[in-house]
Amino acid sequence: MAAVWRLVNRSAFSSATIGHQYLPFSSAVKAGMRAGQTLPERVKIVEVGPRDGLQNEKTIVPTETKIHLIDMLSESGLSVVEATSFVSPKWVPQMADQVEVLKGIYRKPGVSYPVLTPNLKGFQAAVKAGASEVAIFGAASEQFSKKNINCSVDESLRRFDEVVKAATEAGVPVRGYVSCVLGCPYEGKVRPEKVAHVAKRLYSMGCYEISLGDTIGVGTPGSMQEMLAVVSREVPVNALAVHCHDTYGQALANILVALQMGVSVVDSSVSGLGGCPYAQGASGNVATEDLVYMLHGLGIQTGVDLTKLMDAGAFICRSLNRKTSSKVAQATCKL
Ligand SMILES: CC(C)(COP(=O)([O-])OP(=O)([O-])OC[C@H]1O[C@@H](n2cnc3c(N)ncnc32)[C@H](O)[C@@H]1OP(=O)([O-])[O-])[C@@H](O)C(=O)NCCC(=O)NCCSC(=O)C[C@@](C)(O)CC(=O)[O-]
Repeated sequence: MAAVWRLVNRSAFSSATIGHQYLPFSSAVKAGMRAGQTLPERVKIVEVGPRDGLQNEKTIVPTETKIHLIDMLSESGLSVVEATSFVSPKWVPQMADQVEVLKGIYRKPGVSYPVLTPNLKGFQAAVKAGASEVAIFGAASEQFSKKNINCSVDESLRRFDEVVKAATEAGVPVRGYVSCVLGCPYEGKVRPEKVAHVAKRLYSMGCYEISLGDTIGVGTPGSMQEMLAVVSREVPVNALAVHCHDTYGQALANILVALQMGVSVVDSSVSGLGGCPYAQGASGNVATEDLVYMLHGLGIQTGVDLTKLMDAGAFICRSLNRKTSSKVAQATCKL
């Protein structure tokens, strides 16, 4: 198909044009993509920018900025915006205003605002502050677990079990993360069987969804495929999500492979913000703008208005005095 790739200046964009004017999207392309591959009709994007994106910022971001960012993100049509973490302020000082953030945001109907809770203490504080969904976060690597949450993988699973039991009693849904699914900053290669083991345990406990994190962004489409093939034997693929950091520029390619394998939930961070404080050198998540652009180009629905999303990205980059990592935002001058 002859795609028309034109240079258009920023004023030419509107919510109707971004992601349509540029994209070689036609029913022929869509049909071609779908002929031999089963891409989902719709993808749920879990926006993790306000938490994963900001947790690594050295300078404390004002609470009002975080609240405004979350409100702009929910306004853009995202149905899940991870808001903050109920972790120790000694470990992650940037998240110390979690209660104020949670109380300050506008709760848009239909939008979920999960928060991270590493243990019962965090869960209880989160519920008290009004959290209606939480996430527990384990790892497929012993050393990462120790550095990140100061306990072994087995001990973390014991703590998570307590959280899930309390959450079930309180009627609070729990999402589970597994970090280091394609590599660990301390141990190197991680076996897919180890990932499958932790993912299965979290799923069996009662997590409704398991997000598989390429924490340091070292995966490739090949390793993603290999890992997902093993994990999806233990956890149904419709309960899996992928969470790809873009350190080596492989995130979108890895996500595409995951979509082709039946995954329909993808985590991302506005402007590609982020990194993990306990994974040195890891860059941010795949930029939500770039993810949305790719998905819309494939004819996959997200419910997200790319123009509004880019406004949120421009806002947080201005606030942090930072250049966006989103290629789409760079290309359309929304810096
Ligand atoms: C898990 C702990 C708390 C263990 O930390 P610890 O020091 O082992 O905990 P402890 O039970 O020994 O308690 C020590 C102190 O922490 C307090 N404490 C204990 N729990 C809490 C809590 N929930 N909230 C607030 N305070 C807490 C506790 O009350 C006590 O206070 P003190 O008596 O000294 O004043 C700590 O290691 C921690 O907070 N880690 C946070 C790590 C983190 O947030 N990492 C980033 C998120 S994970 C990630 O980014 C990866 C992901 C999810 O995005 C996916 C991917 O990319 O792979």
